[in-house]
Amino acid sequence: MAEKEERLRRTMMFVPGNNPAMVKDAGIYGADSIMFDLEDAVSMAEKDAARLLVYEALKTQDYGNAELVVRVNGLDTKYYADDVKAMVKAGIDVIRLPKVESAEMMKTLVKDVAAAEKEFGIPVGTTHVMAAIESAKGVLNAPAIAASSDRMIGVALSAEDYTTDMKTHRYPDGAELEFARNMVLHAARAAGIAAFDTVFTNMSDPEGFYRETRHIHQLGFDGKSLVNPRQIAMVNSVYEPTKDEVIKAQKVIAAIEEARIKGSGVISMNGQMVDRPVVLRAQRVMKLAKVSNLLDEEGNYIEK
Ligand SMILES: CC(C)(COP(=O)(O)OP(=O)(O)OC[C@H]1O[C@@H](n2cnc3c(N)ncnc32)[C@H](O)[C@@H]1OP(=O)(O)O)[C@@H](O)C(=O)NCCC(=O)NCCSC(=O)C[C@@](O)(CC(=O)O)C(=O)O
Ligand SMILES: [Mg+2]
Repeated sequence: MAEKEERLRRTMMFVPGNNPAMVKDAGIYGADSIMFDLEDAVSMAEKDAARLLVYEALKTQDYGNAELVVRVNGLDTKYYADDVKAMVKAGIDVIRLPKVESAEMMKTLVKDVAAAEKEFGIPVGTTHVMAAIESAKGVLNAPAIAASSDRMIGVALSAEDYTTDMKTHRYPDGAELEFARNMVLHAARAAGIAAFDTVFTNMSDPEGFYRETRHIHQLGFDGKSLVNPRQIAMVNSVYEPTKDEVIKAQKVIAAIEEARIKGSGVISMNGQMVDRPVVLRAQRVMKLAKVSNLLDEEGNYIEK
C-alpha cells in the first residue's frame, strides 16, 4: 500500500454533504482533512442529491493540500453501495465507514472499494479507508478493526453514538469516554495508524472544547473530528510546539546527526541520554513547528 509516511491530521472537519455553500467553501479554513458527510448530517430525502453534490465538488473544486475524506452511509443502508462507487470514481483520498463494529465490516468496504477502483480504471490500492467506532462492540473490537487492512489510515471515536449505546451522555469531565479513548488510541498505535478523537458539539462552550483538546493531545491522539471551522485554530494552537520544545528538538537532531557522523547511535546532551525515541519525538516536534509556521527558511524559530 502507498501511504506509510506520517501525514499530520490534527483537524478533520465534517462538512454536511447537502449544503452547497459549505461544500464549496470547505477548503478556505485550513483543515488538515475535509470530511464530506453523506451519513447523519443528511436527511433520507437528500441522500442522492448530496452524493451528486459532493461528487461534482470533488471533480471541480480545488481544496488545496487538504486530505479529502467522505463519510459514506453505513453498510446496512441502501445508500452505501452507490456512495462507495461514486466517491471512488471521484478520486476521494479516504472513505470513512461509520458505526464499525468488526474487522469484517472494514474488509467488506475494502473489497467494494477495490471493485470500484477496477471498474473506473483507478489503480487498485489508491483509495484509503478509516473506521468510525461508535458502540461498545466497536470499542471492544478496535484492535482488530485497526489492523483489518493495509488501506487503513486511522480510527475515530464517535462519542455521540457511543454514549447513546452506553446508556449515558457526554459530561464536561469526559469520564464516560476514557475507556473508549484509550482503546481506540491503543488500537491505532498498535496498528501504526492515526487516532482521531470525537466531535465536540457545544459551540457555545469554547473553554470546554479547549479543555477537551488539551486532554486528548496529552493522551496522544493525532487530532479531532470537528463540526465547525472556528474549532480549527484552537486545535492547531494546542498542537503547536512551544519555543522551548522547538529549540530542544533542533539540538537533539543536530546532536544525533553529529553522533551518526562519528558512528555512534546514543549520545548524551546536557547530561540526558538521547536515543532513537527521543529523536523520533524531536522530528515530530519539528514537523509540527513547520506546519505551525514557527520556522524561517533556514529552519530557525521565528520569534512572535
Ligand atoms: C454546528 C453548526 C450547526 C454551527 O452552525 P453556525 O451557523 O453557528 O456556524 P458558524 O460558525 O456561524 O459558521 C460560520 C461560517 O462557517 C461555515 N461553516 C460552519 N460550519 C461549517 C462546516 N462544518 N463546514 C463548512 N463550513 C462551515 C458557515 O456556513 C459560515 O459561513 P459564512 O456564512 O460564509 O460565514 C455548523 O457548524 C454545522 O452544520 N456543522 C456541521 C455539523 C455536522 O456535520 N454534523 C454531523 C457530524 S457529527 C455526527 O454525526 C456525530 C458522530 O457521528 C460524529 C463522528 O462520527 O465523529 C458521532 O456519533 O459522534
Ligand atoms: Mg455517529
